[in-house]
Amino acid sequence: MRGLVLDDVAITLDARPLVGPLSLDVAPGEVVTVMGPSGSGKSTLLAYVGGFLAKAFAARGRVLVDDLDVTGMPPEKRAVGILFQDDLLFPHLTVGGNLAFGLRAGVREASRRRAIVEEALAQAGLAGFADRDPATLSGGQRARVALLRTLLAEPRALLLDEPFGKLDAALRQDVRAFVFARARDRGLPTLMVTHDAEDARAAGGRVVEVG
Ligand SMILES: Nc1ncnc2c1ncn2[C@@H]1O[C@H](COP(=O)(O)OP(=O)(O)OP(=O)(O)O)[C@@H](O)[C@H]1O
Repeated sequence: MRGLVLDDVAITLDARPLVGPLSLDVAPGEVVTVMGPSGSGKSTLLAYVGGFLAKAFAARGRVLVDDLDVTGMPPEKRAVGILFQDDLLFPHLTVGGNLAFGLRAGVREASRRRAIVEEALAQAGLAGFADRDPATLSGGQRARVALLRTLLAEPRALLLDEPFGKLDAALRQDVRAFVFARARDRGLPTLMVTHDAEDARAAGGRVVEVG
């Protein structure tokens, strides 16, 4: 099936069960929320799906993206995009430079890269921001640029780890709507970790409890 599939995933830490066993199908465009107490393994689960689980953990189970079994693959081969709360933009690059960094390597020609970056900014209401220093952006603008950077790599699934955690309530609503709309437009199956019940409600999909 198209989408993101977790098949009988179980993660242990020091031989003690931490997450799962968990099986879950996330449909294209669906946002499934992962909730649970602090330390219950929410970020660890995302790390497993993204392919960057720390060595301290052991895991079993499979991860499939659009029917492709990515379980043994390194993160860069999985086509899974990730957005963290602390997604810092590179301070030594312009906004456009940050976005070009996310652009997949297949697009080589400089003018084409520039055009893609400018189109992405325009669609996000940030036309003309390409040459700005990231330090001059508001928190909401930075969050949008971080999401655009993730999306320019053309992922086939999206992982969100407390992506709105640092934004105040009004901005949070705004950025959240932006992120969910992009996930839906692109038909990206999305797993979102949050502590915030309002985030879960806004996602409108299923909630999976861990821990
Ligand atoms: N690299 C690591 N090595 C060893 N243990 C780790 C490592 N990273 C996390 N842990 C431990 O694994 C457990 C799960 O951590 P994780 O970050 O997945 O929880 P979480 O549910 O995301 O928590 P929070 O809601 O506080 O972010 C915790 O006990 C944590 O201390």
